[in-house]
Amino acid sequence: MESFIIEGGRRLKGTITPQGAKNEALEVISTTLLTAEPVRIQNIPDILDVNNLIKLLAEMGVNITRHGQGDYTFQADALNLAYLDSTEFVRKCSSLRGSVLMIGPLLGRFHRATIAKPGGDKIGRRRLDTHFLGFKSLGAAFVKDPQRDTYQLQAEQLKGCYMLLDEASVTGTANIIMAAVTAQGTTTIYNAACEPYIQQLCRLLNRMGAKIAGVASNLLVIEGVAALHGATHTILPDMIEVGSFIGMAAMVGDGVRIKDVSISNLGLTLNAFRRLGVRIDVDGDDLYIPKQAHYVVESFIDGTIMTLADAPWPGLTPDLISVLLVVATQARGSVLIHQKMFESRLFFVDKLIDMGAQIILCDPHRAVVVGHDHQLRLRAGRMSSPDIRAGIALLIAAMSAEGISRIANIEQIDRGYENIEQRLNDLGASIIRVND
Ligand SMILES: CC(=O)N[C@H]1[C@@H](OP(=O)(O)OP(=O)(O)OC[C@H]2O[C@@H](n3ccc(=O)[nH]c3=O)[C@H](O)[C@@H]2O)O[C@H](CO)[C@@H](O)[C@@H]1O
Ligand SMILES: C=C(OP(=O)(O)O)C(=O)O
Repeated sequence: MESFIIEGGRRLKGTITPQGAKNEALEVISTTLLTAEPVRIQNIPDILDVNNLIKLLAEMGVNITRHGQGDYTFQADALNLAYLDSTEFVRKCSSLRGSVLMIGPLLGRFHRATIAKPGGDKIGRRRLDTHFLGFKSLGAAFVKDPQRDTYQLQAEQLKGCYMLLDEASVTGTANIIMAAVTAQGTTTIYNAACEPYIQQLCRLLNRMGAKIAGVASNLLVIEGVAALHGATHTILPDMIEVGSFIGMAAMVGDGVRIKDVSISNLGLTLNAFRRLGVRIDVDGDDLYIPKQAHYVVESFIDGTIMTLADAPWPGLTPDLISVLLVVATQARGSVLIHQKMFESRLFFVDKLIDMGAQIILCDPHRAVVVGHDHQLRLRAGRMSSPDIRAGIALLIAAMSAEGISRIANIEQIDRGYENIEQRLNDLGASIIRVND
């Protein structure tokens, strides 16, 4: 186990480039299981979750060649399907949420899949009903094996159909798409999730020979094809990392440029920070966040208190709510932060309250933040990172605080942020990784 020791009060200045998107990487890497031909993927982030998925694929028999930083070819031409029944496989899947994304491709290509209860953030209940209902609609049978805590899925031939998803689940939609591309006939998915991660997955699949129409909308029409072939793909910048850097630049920046962010794929991210009063200049495909002595929270047009709430895409992503909340602690004004999707993602605010932030946790989903307007700095503290996004939010809080903080359980941060202490130290932060 490792911790970060952070000296607060250091100002960040300079240029930082976002890594490739974690959630897209997990999808497109899983999709390489759908063909025996090579699939080359570039801009893969060097982060724990992705590296664990790559290791898992290698153990399943996928031939993996690394050409350079973030540049890999995957060839699933000799899979060891027996490994999927092993206890080792089940144990590894349960430490990695992304492992759930292998079910769709395995079911699509090999007509069976064993899947363990996946790991990932402990941010409330994370049901998989949408995935399973989708597979069931395509004709798969599934049984739970309570002793091994696994699900077995089987289908002789998946058959296309119309389905209206019970919720726009991101990984659920990805999984159903990956199962449906080689199903017999046409599959129509309504209420499909349509994050850039899903759009990119569909674009790669179409390059592999799939026939998916409606990309970027919540109505996808997939005409099944007999088989897929190899292709190449480049992962988009991680919009959550971009948002996290905007948050840092607002709280402790002396002028930070975020390079090559793919602005057209950021959705409401810039809008949300601007509503907190953060100034963001757009320069080509870069963002520049100047030093700001104050940032003032907007009110709604009718004069009522600002609310920032997550929603399925193209709504505000839930993965930036924790960062927005910490930025609000130093704004001028008050804001209601409403995390609608997850049940326990806001509990980390008790740590910010210990550091001196003015926050009222109204219930598990809603927190009112009354900003200090930089009149009062947060106090350094000792804390532990409960999940990936709370982890980065606490890191931002610690960078802004007076004194030396310690954050334990930084494995949570490493799940999604590549070499984060080095990249931030290059901008002027003081973050040291230590063994516990
Ligand atoms: C590996 C990966 O890609 N993880 C992302 C993916 O997780 P994941 O795909 O697991 O998340 P889902 O989209 O399935 O659902 C997330 C949560 O939101 C709820 N929900 C979802 C849709 C909806 O219309 N209404 C609703 O309330 C679900 O019940 C669940 O509690 O999407 C989440 C939601 O953007 C992100 O936080 C995760 O970073
Ligand atoms: C919730 C997240 O990740 P995961 O779905 O992998 O747990 C996240 O990236 O914020």
